[in-house]
Amino acid sequence: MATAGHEIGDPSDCLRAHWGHAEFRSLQREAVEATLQGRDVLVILPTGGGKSVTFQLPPLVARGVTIVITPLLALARDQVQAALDRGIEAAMWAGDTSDTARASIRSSVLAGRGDEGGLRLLYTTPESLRTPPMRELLQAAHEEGSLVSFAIDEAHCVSQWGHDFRPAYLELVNLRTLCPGVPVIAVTATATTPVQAGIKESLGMQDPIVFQGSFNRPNIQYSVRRKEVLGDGSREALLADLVAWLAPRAGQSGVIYARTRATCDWLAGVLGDAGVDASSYHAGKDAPRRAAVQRDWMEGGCPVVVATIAFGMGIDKADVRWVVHWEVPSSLEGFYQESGRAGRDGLPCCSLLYASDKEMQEAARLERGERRGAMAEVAAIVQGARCRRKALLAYFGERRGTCCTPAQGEESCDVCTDAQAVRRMLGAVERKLERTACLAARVAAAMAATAGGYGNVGQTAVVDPSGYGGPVETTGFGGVEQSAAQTTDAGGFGGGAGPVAAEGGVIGGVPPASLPVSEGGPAHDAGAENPGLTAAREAGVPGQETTPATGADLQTQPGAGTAGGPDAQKSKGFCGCSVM
Ligand SMILES: Nc1ncnc2c1ncn2[C@@H]1O[C@H](COP(=O)(O)OP(=O)(O)OP(=O)(O)O)[C@@H](O)[C@H]1O
Repeated sequence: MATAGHEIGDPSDCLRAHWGHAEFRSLQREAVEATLQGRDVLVILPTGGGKSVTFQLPPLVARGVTIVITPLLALARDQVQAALDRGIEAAMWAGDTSDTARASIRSSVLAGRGDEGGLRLLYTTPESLRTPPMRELLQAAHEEGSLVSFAIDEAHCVSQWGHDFRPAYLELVNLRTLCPGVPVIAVTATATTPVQAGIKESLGMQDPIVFQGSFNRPNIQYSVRRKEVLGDGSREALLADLVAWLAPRAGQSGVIYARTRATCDWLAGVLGDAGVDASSYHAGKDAPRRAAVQRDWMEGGCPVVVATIAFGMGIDKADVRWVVHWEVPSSLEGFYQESGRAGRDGLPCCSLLYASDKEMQEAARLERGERRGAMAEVAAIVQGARCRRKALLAYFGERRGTCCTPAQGEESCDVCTDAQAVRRMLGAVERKLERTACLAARVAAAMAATAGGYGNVGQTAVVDPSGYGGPVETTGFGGVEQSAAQTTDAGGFGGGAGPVAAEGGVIGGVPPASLPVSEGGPAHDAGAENPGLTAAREAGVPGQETTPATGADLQTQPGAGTAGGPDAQKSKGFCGCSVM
């Protein structure tokens, strides 16, 4: 049953009555009207751009129900509560929804279009959507004419997760045959052209109207710091740098993103010791603890959260003044989403990214499938001295001639503020990496000459043939356990096993285009973390527990970025010095 022509209320009145907003933001009204006309719609607005209104408002106007499909139950719960707080009838249907609650939802949904007190928003997950009771409800609701639209929130998950580990996302296309004529509205803050195409195809969207705002977040000041040249590069030096950066921001609300749970716990602890009030948040903590941390942060009790990517999706806190990436993010989409949690109120805010070549190389080595190449894109921004804003926008397909333009209200990135300083930093990184590579290569060559060959793990030298991230280590300088631990460890700083091991993962400044994809081979892959699964586990997606790579996994596998031969080493040519 088509929904076109069922407008009852006035969109502006609904916006005022339920949100208290006087006017629509850019593209909101257009998206609402297109949905009400029965068109499929893809909304791409930046983080904090006001996407929720685009799919929450149509059922209010048409007095029917919109089925909202979200990736996370926690996100759905928050949004249901937020909707109820705005006086919008909303409910959630999940695996643990009681029979009584389901019966109540059912009668409310089947009350039909136009019912004053009917349900307006029914939140669910792709997995719940394919269960027989839900399918039966959808069919009945469709026959009653109650369905206004299907909304796919965080729609980039369709293409990012659907093929990876949440096949239920790929079954969303079946809604088109189950409920023909009901429009689909897909919303996301990040969608490159291929991702857009993937969303449209996976959802079976028919001639969709795409409403795409600019990805630019003018109020964010972007900057990058290279770990290799912060003090002596030690963990203490990095911590001191962070603490100094935070000092003038004391009391401001902020988020520090780290890659592992252990890092979150450690960093929150040492920041506390340094007088920074910080809490750790990740999927390893139980739900009440996570809820308490989030609540405390939302209410301003504890201003700083150190978190994995489990924290943030759907959190609507307007006054986050800064976001720090303590370790390099796994993709530019991720970086954009995470840094975009700052400054939703439109006021000036900061994004600070700490990164090293070693981290990027290690992360690249774990990439597989469609994720291959994501780290090279991150590296292109981190390793370059181009306006960060311009580079980030270019990634999303927005070409602009100008760099950060303060005259138009844009915050200046570090490059636009002081390009010379950034170039000096990059030059220092390059020199340091060259020195390290020379030293590593010389030690390896010397060890090989002594023992008569390479690749004999545990006896002589261990040289990563890829030249990427596999620490050049020798017996007596730390051993393979050390290098394996570094791929998943708490700090990603090398662990300081010895003069070579401490910096051994960095073998020359790798130009962005040459950043590797996984070169470890199947044995390595089997033990390595799938970034998608890691994301799912952190995000609390049910049934996505995996066993992280362990030192033993990598240690015992040939081809795990450790053993290699002189030919492989020769072909890569670590640095300018002649060692072979
Ligand atoms: N028309 C409007 N006028 C003023 N404020 C608005 C308007 N629309 C939305 N907002 C506010 O903007 C903020 C962000 O809205 P919303 O949560 O929908 O963003 P979003 O695009 O879903 O962001 P994210 O992708 O980060 O979740 C909210 O505080 C919301 O109340």
